[in-house]
Amino acid sequence: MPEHRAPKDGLILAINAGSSSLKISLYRRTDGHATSPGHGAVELLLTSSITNISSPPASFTFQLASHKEGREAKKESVDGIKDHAAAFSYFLDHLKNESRIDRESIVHVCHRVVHGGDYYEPVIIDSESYHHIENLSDLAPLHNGAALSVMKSAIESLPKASSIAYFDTTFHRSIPLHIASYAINPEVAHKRGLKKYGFHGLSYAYILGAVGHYLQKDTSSLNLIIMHLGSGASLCAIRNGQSLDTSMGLTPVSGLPGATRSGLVDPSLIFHYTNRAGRITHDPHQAVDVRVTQAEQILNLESGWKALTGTSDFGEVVKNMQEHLQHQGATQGRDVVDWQSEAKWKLAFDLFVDRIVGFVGSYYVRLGGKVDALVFSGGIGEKSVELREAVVRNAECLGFQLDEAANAKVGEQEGVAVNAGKRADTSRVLVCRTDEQLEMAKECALEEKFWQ
Ligand SMILES: Nc1ncnc2c1ncn2[C@@H]1O[C@H](COP(=O)(O)OP(=O)(O)O)[C@@H](O)[C@H]1O
Ligand SMILES: CC(=O)OP(=O)(O)O
Ligand SMILES: [Mg+2]
Repeated sequence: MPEHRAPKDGLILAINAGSSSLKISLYRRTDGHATSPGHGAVELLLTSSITNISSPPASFTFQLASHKEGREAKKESVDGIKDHAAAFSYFLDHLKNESRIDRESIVHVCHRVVHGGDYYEPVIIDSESYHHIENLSDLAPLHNGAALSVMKSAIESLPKASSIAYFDTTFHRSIPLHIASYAINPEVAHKRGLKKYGFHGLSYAYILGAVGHYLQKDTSSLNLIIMHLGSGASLCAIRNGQSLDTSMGLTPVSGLPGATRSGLVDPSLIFHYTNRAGRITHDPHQAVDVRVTQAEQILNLESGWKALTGTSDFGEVVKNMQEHLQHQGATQGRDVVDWQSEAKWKLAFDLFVDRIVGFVGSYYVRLGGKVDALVFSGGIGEKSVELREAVVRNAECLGFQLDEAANAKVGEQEGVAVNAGKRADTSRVLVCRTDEQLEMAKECALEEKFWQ
């Protein structure tokens, strides 16, 4: 940590290294009277994102908060960005050219780190914490290495700022032992840390706060089923404001399928898929030299929508499915839907809905049927009218009801949490625009020890 005192109104750069994207926001710490709703302790100065990092060309956006109403975000397609470190340096160049913000006034850089292992508190990056995160890279092969490469670059390019890691796993610390444990030899499990950790925790923490605010309820009394559906997708059952269960496990590959991830499969499937499952492979797409086996490569990078349809963009899956509606039902009675067949779009869509609904049912029971809201979030959850409709229709027997008009207009509505359901009393259906960067920045701004 740099030796100087952090000015109370210093700048916080918050960086979210997702599996296929880098999302960055810059904030100023305030005295608690922020101008934008939901921000509290910080004021937003700018946002930027680099998406499609793993399937170039990447797409770059940059928007100053002061220009939000007056000017469209700058958007461009960039060929050269192939990893998260390159994406971050592209952002830094833009910061210099496109804004009057002095890099030197950045006091803290918050990094979303997906796997924290047994680290549960945010930690300033030094050689010990860096190596702790590095040692966990094998357990989050699409994430920790990418976050570390950005940290390295931040430490070099912003030497006056301290880098602080915020962990996805922290939020799930409350999962009871019998839910977090796998039915394997407990000694091996303990020695090797083999248990359910759960991820997307910064997102769930943010959504919990935002939904509490929207429903005007204390978060400690909220029961929610939240879906974070993006390139990586998971659900979380929240009981009395705490994570009770979540669909990802030891690693982010478990639970729901994702852009390139298989989600839950029979654990022995992989040995029937390939007889080289245990061999180490070196994936050229990895940001740092992460050791992954062929098995991990297949399940993390060669599965999901990409494997089923050829695209890792779920928006494309939905669009194509609608264009080929005549193939509806074509998957029934068939053993194989080959990727050249137009029926593949509907297969991918239906498969995703099926897995989501399976978890919703399970979590509804776990919460004893007392659910304040079913909440959609993440790129797919926030943008896909069709996916929300399909999930809610399948969950009608649990009391959830869609308001078609409200669902169709979610994108036009202001606010962090938005209604998409019919029932205004219990079992609401909401959409929440999640913001992991803001969650980190708020936590950072409120942590006095970082500002002394
Ligand atoms: N209109 C849309 N309909 C369905 N899915 C969409 C739409 N727009 C974007 N998406 C999906 O959202 C994903 C990005 O979600 P996001 O949560 O931002 O990703 P990440 O996991 O990288 O943080 C895209 O890969 C795409 O699959
Ligand atoms: C944990 C995880 O899968 O994150 P993301 O969706 O950002 O890739
Ligand atoms: Mg994400």
